[in-house]
Amino acid sequence: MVLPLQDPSSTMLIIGLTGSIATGKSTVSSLLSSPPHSLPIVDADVLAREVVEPGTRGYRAIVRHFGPMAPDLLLPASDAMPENGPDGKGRPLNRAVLGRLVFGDEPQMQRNRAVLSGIVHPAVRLGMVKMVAACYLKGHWAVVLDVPLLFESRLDKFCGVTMVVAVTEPETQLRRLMDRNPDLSREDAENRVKSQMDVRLKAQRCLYSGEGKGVVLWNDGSRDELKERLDEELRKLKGANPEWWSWLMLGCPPLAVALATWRFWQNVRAERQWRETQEKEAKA
Ligand SMILES: CC(C)(COP(=O)(O)OP(=O)(O)OC[C@H]1O[C@@H](n2cnc3c(N)ncnc32)[C@H](O)[C@@H]1O)[C@@H](O)C(=O)NCCC(=O)NCCS
Ligand SMILES: Nc1ncnc2c1ncn2[C@@H]1O[C@H](COP(=O)(O)OP(=O)(O)OP(=O)(O)O)[C@@H](O)[C@H]1O
Repeated sequence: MVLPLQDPSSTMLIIGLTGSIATGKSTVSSLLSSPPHSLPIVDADVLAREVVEPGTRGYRAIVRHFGPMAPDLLLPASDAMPENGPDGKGRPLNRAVLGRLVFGDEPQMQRNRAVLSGIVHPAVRLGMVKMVAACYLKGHWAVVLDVPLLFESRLDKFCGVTMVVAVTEPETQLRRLMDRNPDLSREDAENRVKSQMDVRLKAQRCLYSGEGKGVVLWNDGSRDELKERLDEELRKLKGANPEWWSWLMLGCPPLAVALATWRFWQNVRAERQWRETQEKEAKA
């Protein structure tokens, strides 16, 4: 009988995948979405782009707030780009310009980042809930939430497992970022790194969740090494969360809700303890 081995708090397993900029989340996410894992991915960066497309409420709020600070906030009009945008809803945002307003550790940048997050994040969360519900209804045993700011936006509370992709050397992160985005100067790249919680701290936070609930994938080596480590972790997770369990939960929604609530509460407690530990360490 497999039931006693089953983690009793699991319904459909929500794997919260995070890291910091250019530490390898997308690399892991594409491995998870490909065979043999073939897991559905909910990508916060993709949703964050969709909710600020011309014509959306997010787009209008951004133009209203940031437009007066940056005359070049929208892509320039040209032969290929009509004044009112390709579909008459306005020209798309110039993401590099907006990035320069929000990435950095100066107080003004931090304020701008908070405003942008306040516009984008609620819409992203709504999109995520819809996609996760669709995965649940399809009977998937697990779904991956690929969220760069998983801990910062406290979405980790909704996850059965958090997975952090991290590197030990800040220089590795910076080099990979500049290789991938050659348009960024070293200063731009450093500002982007500084705008996020340190990935080593995210790794500590992840491990704090305890055995089987927090997985850190160190990505200092080759892509093959990363894949091997990921495959091994997935084997363990799948063993603890078999597919039949998801179908059982789908057949009994009240039980699924009760178990999800219990898991949520466990995560809230773990998060509170983590914050208290951090505060004590900061005072010491
Ligand atoms: C500022 C924007 C326009 C820059 O766009 P750009 O195409 O240059 O970068 P992209 O969106 O691909 O983001 C790259 C990485 O930057 C990091 N990042 C993005 N937004 C933030 C933020 N508010 N705080 C810290 N890091 C962030 C993430 O690691 C992300 O993966 C864009 O990042 C944005 O709209 N950010 C706000 C929305 C957000 O918080 N997205 C993160 C997931 S919800
Ligand atoms: N083990 C590795 N060895 C060498 N290069 C790698 C390795 N892992 C990832 N990379 C490269 O580093 C860059 C950043 O990786 P990736 O895009 O997966 O990071 P990310 O965490 O998703 O970044 P972002 O937060 O900006 O979306 C990519 O160009 C990727 O191909």
